[in-house]
Amino acid sequence: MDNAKSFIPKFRSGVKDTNIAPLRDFNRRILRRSKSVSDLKPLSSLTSKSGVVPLKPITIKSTVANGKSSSTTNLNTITSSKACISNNRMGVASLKRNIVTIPESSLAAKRQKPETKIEKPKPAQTKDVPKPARAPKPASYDYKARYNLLNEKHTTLVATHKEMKRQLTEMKSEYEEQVSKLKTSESEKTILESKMEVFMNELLQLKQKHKSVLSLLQQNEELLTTERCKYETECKKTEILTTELNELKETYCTCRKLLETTTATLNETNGKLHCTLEHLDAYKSQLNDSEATRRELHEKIQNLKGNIRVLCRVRPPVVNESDRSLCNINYVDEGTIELRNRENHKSEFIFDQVFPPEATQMELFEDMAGLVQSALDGYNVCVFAYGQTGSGKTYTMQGGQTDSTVGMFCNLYFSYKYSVDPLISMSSVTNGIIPRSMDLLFATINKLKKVGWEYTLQVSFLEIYNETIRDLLDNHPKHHEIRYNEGKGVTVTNLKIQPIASVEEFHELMETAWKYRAVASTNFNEHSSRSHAVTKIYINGVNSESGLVYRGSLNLIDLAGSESAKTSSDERLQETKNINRSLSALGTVILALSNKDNHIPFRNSKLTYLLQSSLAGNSKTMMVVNISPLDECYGETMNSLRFAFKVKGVNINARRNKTYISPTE
Ligand SMILES: Nc1ncnc2c1ncn2[C@@H]1O[C@H](COP(=O)(O)OP(=O)(O)OP(=O)(O)O)[C@@H](O)[C@H]1O
Repeated sequence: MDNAKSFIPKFRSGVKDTNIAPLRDFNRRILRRSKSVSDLKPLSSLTSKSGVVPLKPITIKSTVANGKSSSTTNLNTITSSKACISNNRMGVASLKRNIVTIPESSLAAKRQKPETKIEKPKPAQTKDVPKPARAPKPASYDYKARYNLLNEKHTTLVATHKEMKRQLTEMKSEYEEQVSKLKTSESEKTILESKMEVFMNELLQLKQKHKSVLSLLQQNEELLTTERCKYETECKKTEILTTELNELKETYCTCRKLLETTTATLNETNGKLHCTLEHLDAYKSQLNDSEATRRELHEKIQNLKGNIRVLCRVRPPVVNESDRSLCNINYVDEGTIELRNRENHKSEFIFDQVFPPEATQMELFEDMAGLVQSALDGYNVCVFAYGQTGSGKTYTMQGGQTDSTVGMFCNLYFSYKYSVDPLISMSSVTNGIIPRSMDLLFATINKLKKVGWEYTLQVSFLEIYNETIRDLLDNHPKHHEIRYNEGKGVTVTNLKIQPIASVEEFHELMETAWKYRAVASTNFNEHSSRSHAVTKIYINGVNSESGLVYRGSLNLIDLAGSESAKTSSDERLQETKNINRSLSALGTVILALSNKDNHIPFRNSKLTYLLQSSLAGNSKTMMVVNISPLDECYGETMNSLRFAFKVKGVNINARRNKTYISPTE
């Protein structure tokens, strides 16, 4: 019993031991003493009935599942914390921290079976609780007293038990309330977690965005760096350009001043130029007038000279004729030649000019040069070389091999007189009428260019042998016919007419023609003396300023030998007859022209038919009668002189081939 008494306070206080061992011992002692089972009390009843024991707040011990850390959280603290969460809706960070601290698994376990240890109420301090006055200890035999005592104790314990039960009920309801709060908090937590998840996703997206923005920013920074470098380079360039611009501005100012000065000078010069142009126009019209006057005067001179001029040329004896006796020739004056026969019979002939053997090619051409100008002025010019074989016709028309110092000086004089390039005139001292005419033609054309004349030249070479025409520029023999047309004049069918732009081109063509003439014949010398060689230059001049057009021609003819049939051998008789017929026809035509007959028999021979245009009114003719100085040729010489004298009597009324074109043509 003592032990039981001593135990109760201990139990009440709850200080010493919460172990059930003492209770067991107490029960054993009761049993030993009372010998009744009813004395025995369950532990629960003992504890619940001890109403003197002050209750302490129940604490819930929770262990973190991972074991690494453990925490003991007061239930009130949790409640208040959760309430705080629910009420204040703390920030995600705070909640997260709490959630991290208490893992979900642990919380779930707690929800199912919370590890709650109800701390045993600590026994009240013996000091604080006034010890009840100890009832006198009933005697051991006083079972009634003892029973009453025990009954009181039992009543006390029952009350305590009831109080504790009430407290427990309160605690349970409080617990349930806390649990419901916890559930609310958990649902809130779930919502918060989902929100957090959303936030996390947003955060993740934001982080990604941040990352992309960062990379973009980095790229932008790089770009910015590049652009900055460019900008700096451009700045430097701008500086250089600014410097250049300033320099240019200065130059511009200088140039502007210069321009102003130049403009003033230019205006002044323009005024002068205007005056000069007016003067130039006046001079030009004067020049044109002068040119027209010159042409008129030239025409008058030519008319005074006669439209058919006859020159007589006596060739010198050639090397192999030194032992031959010469004819008695007397040169009375410039135009009179006197021949005496062996009987000293005198025959005198008057021509426009007589050239003794020592006369040079240049001297002869001086008389002819005016005709070249006439051809350029739109006249048809015809130059014949007439004479017996070997009298010097080819030499007169083409030239020879003589190298004469006198001739050279004469040529220089010629170039000076006619303003022709000395090199051209000196090209060959022995050049005859044909090459010299071409030199003079081109030289004059170049001069006339300055007063607005543009000339085009063409050339054809043909020969009439035995009354047959042969084109000397065509290797392939063709049949040629002479045609006469009122508009075109005389033309030859199938004849090659080549344009020429220079003297060189003409010489090339002439060489070709003469070569072909030589190849086509078995004996060139004989052949050449038996054919009439006709070189024709077609001249076409246009003056774009005045609108004048001149179409002239220059016919240069090396006639066949004029010896009579008596002096010809039998085999040459037919040739001679043909030659004489054509020469006779030429004489007849000239005579008819001289007599101004209505009918001019041009068609009596190929030669006269061909030269119709050159012999008719619209022409200027010059005949050079070549005679041999040999006495043995006296008869043929007399024939030639008589023929030439007959021609000399013809007075042809020349008409210029003048037409007009509009300046735009
Ligand atoms: N004025 C002259 N000065 C020097 N030599 C000349 C002169 N005239 C002619 N001769 C020479 O006389 C010779 C005969 O001249 P050329 O051949 O010109 O005569 P031709 O009348 O043409 O003869 P053919 O009718 O046979 O052609 C040639 O050797 C030539 O060089």
